Amino acid sequence: MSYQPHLHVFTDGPAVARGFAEHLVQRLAEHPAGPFFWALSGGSTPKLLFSLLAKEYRERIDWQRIHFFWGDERCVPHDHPESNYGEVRKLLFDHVPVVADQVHAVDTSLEPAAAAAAYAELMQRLLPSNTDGLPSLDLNMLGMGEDGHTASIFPHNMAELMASPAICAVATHPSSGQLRVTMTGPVLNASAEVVFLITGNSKTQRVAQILHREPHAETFPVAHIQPGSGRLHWFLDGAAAAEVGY
Ligand SMILES: O=C(O)[C@H](O)[C@@H](O)[C@H](O)[C@H](O)COP(=O)(O)O
Repeated sequence: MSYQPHLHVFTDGPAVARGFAEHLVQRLAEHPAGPFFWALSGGSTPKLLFSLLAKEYRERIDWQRIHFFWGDERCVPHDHPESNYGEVRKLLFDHVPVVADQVHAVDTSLEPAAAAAAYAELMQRLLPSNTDGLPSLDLNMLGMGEDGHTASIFPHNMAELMASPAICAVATHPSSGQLRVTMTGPVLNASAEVVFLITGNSKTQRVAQILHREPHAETFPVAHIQPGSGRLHWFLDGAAAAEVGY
């Protein structure tokens, strides 16, 4: 399998955040007028980006155009410290003029299976479909865990979620057991563009294994995320890219 993302390597995490912010500005400028559908990732990596956007991009981005989604969400209340939505609200939405009705958080007040079904219905209702009838985001921003997971597609549930006919599914974190709602692999790959933000030396080996297409690279979910459009970008800092070698 040839896995060839467009690589963008920056010195450090803040530079990765700025590089992505400029990429976002460029995508919005290229995108025909009208709504722009952007799925956010959770975890710690994007926090620098959200803070930078709030601090320096308030005027440079037409926030009224953007509809926000989440590639995955923890099944906790929105004010819980582990909530991906809660993090973005604190770091970004409270500081820029987003349109509240265009912030599409997973309804974690529902039972997980019901929350996944409701989110799938919302995505089908709001998003354009690709040729396979799957909802297609303009930009799907993703992270990578040390085990090569992305969104909440982990090695243990990869076979199921990379082939799922569903749009969203309930996933269990392998160590904490925390339940999550996640977009499935086919939906991630239905995006017009996927951008990974990967930083830090804890990801160095995994990044190299996947990019060098080492034999067991295919056991990592990230290695299976490449949109049909071919628009796959990896934004890396020097630490994560330290063993990429090209
Ligand atoms: O809800 C989540 O945790 C994320 O969506 C998850 O897929 C994350 O992107 C990776 O685990 C990387 O997380 P870090 O950025 O914290 O390393």
